[in-house]
Amino acid sequence: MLHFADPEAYHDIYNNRNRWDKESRLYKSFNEDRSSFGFLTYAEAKNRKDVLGRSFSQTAIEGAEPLVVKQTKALCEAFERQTKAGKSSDLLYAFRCMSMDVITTFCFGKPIYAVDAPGFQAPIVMAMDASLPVFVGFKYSDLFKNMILKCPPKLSKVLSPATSGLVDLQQLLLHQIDDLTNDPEKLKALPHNMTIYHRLLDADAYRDKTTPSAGSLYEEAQALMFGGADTVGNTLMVGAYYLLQNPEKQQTLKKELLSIWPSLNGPEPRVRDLESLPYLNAVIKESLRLSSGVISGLLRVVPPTGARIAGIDVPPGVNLHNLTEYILTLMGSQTVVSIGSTFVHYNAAIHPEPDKFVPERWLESTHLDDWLVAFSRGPRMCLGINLAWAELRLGFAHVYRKFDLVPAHPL
Ligand code: HEM
Repeated sequence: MLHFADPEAYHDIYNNRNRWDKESRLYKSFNEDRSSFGFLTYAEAKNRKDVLGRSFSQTAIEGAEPLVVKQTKALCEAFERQTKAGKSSDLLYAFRCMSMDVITTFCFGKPIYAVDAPGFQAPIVMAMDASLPVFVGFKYSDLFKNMILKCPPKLSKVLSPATSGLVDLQQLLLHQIDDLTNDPEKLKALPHNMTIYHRLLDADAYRDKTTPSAGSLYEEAQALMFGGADTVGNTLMVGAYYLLQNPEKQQTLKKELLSIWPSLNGPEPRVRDLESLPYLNAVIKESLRLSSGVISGLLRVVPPTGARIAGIDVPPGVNLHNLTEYILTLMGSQTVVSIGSTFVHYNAAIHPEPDKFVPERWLESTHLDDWLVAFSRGPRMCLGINLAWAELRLGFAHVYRKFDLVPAHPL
């Protein structure tokens, strides 16, 4: 297993020419094997992403904008209630509640109103946090994984009360999927027709006219929940942290927002209007850079032809002159490669003074975008990038236009 530090390696590993498999031990540990995220091979992932990708296209997300606006406003109303009650708000959980509300409403047609939970301590968001350490165990022991996953929900809630919010949402999704696969007519009863099920249960959308099994749909729903909620929430929180530390940058952002949204009683800007605000977009890019998206290496298997990465020839896992390695080949050994996004985002040659929050760096150079890799690159890059950008633009715009944030405690 090779981990690279040279940023050039990022584009050598993750690019549209490469159709490399994801590495199995890491990716199987999430138990989402039959989802766009969990499929190991390019072909399986493409098959699914060709269908599901239409739910997340630029046009689809424009259509979903009113839903995202509604959740963003619900967050601002919750902030107002906290302020009126003389309470501070925990921004990490507040933003995660909002992004979770977007996913459950848009993807599943099942709003859960997480932002309305007292102190933003929504059971699902707290439970997702509490459930994360278990995945490390899943990576190294199938026995442990099966034991936990096959545990009846009631018992699992007794054994691990901290994760019961997750069990509840999983049960809700399982029942929904069961209902919809048994009777697709029930799709019509969902509050809108943009859910992932409208797309995934349409047999005509597939080359072989076969829709995914209920198990695969459930794993897809899980993948979207885990992939789409924390990531957006964390980026909003990291941005807030730095804007609180740099009040003058918060004011620059507000001034720009005021220029297109002078009165809160007047017309609200659409996402399309926000796309043209240079400072807002620079703040978002800088927040994505510093939060880095997924920070661990995204493991890929070097193909049988080998690869050249950051100027180094990397063989596909074997050196036939070496007996031990030859035996390992017979056992299916592989060369696995990766580079974590932080090695790009915190590289001082690309981003001078990388630990500093400097949105201005994105205004000075457009080629810098090549070195923003929070959503990864290539055929396995983020499926939800358009939704994420819409949430980030609306989230930053509404929050900083409506409020002047100050830290409740010294930062
Ligand atoms: C700031 C927000 C986000 C960031 C930084 C982010 C980042 C990433 C990254 C780095 C990957 C590659 C993972 C890998 O190679 O294993 C990825 C994949 C993925 N993301 Fe996102 N993501 C974000 C938001 C979202 C949203 C909102 C959704 C959908 C609701 C989503 C759905 C997915 C899916 C389905 C994949 C798997 C794609 C594949 O394996 O081919 N993400 N994301």
